[in-house]
Amino acid sequence: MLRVTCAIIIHNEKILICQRSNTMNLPLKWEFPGGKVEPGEDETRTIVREIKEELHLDIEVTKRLQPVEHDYPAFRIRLVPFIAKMIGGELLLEEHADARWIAVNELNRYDWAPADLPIVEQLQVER
Ligand SMILES: Nc1nc2c([nH]c(=O)n2[C@@H]2O[C@H](COP(=O)(O)OP(=O)(O)OP(=O)(O)O)[C@@H](O)[C@H]2O)c(=O)[nH]1
Repeated sequence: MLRVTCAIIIHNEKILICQRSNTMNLPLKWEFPGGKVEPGEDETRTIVREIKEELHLDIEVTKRLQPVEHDYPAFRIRLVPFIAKMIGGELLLEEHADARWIAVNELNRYDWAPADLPIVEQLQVER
């Protein structure tokens, strides 16, 4: 099972969402940015590292949400979401096609990676 972390980054009451590029798998799907946990790596460490590498942002994790397990045709994923706040850096996209700061009530307008849908639902219930 592929272990992946993702971050719901909050800044000025908006959430950062990212669109996968057309060269990534799940092309052009929207996701919460993050990436794979490396062997022996702590998940919190993973998410901080991935956000810096992919977006040039510094984050501080404030909460870990319930992990989601999802079966894609070719692999199974365990996606661990973290709520985080932006504490520094300037957004620069290294891999993604697009990124937007949106309000919680706009989450529904996007074509999400299937594994993210339970997280999107959870966020709408909580806020
Ligand atoms: N980062 C991220 N990956 C997700 C999400 N939802 C989801 O299904 N995935 C899947 O999880 C896997 C992790 O991919 P990734 O490409 O972001 O990871 P990475 O940066 O460590 O990969 P790489 O270094 O091999 O490029 C991909 O298969 C991706 O499609 C999500 O919200 N965020």
